[in-house]
Amino acid sequence: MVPLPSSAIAPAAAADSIVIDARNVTLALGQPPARVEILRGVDLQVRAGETVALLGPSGSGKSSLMAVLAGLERPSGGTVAVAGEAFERLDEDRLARARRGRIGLVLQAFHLLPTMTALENVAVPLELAGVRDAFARAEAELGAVGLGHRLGHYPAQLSGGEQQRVAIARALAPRPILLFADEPTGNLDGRTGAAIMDLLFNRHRATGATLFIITHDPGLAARCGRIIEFADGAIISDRAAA
Ligand SMILES: Nc1ncnc2c1ncn2[C@@H]1O[C@H](COP(=O)(O)OP(=O)(O)OP(=O)(O)O)[C@@H](O)[C@H]1O
Repeated sequence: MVPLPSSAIAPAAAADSIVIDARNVTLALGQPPARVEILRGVDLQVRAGETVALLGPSGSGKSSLMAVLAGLERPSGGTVAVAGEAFERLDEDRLARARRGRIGLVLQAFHLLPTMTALENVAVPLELAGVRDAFARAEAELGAVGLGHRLGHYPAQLSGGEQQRVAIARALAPRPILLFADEPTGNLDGRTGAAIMDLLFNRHRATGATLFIITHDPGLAARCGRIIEFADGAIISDRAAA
């Protein structure tokens, strides 16, 4: 494979800049009569370095909003820009390139590749993004999440909490400016979940990445600087945490 130049990895966004700029975003999926209005005119601006919790009932559209903001789903209407890059102007290839290195994702199910070791799970996407020192960087990132002694383990040989640590290392290794986490502790027991959240906030402080977390946990939301409540496809409140 021909490595891409390392400029394929986006630089960190300047402090104080708008990282997420969503305007009047709508999303409707399915065909009539089963068509569902999932997002109903969402306006949202998030600044670099913010920590945002998105709370809301099951089915209110939180994951769908995240998918649109992360460029994984095209909205039916409205616009989304991340770090000034307007998604609607990009074809699929350019959108994938814009996401790569800029946006990290941590999901409830860890989505590690079972045939790759922890180290390979982190290093291979970096290699694909053209990072020259992919394995060294992956090793450092796994060390930072406390897994320096598990590099050669396969996902099946790791606990749930350890697998989530690998997923966090994988998401942060490209040094994204924006990290989305969709119920990242949903599959973990309380104590492990709390340790994973400590880790996410520590890594946020270390890297300056903007953190956008979907959660059902008000305690976790209270750790974020900003709490957005969502219901029926729309923002119903948006406030600084107490
Ligand atoms: N591809 C699709 N086609 C039709 N409807 C969909 C599709 N994907 C999601 N939905 C519907 O959109 C609504 C919002 O789903 P979404 O997963 O975004 O909610 P959520 O708030 O993240 O829920 P949860 O907290 O349970 O994960 C749900 O009613 C869901 O059934």
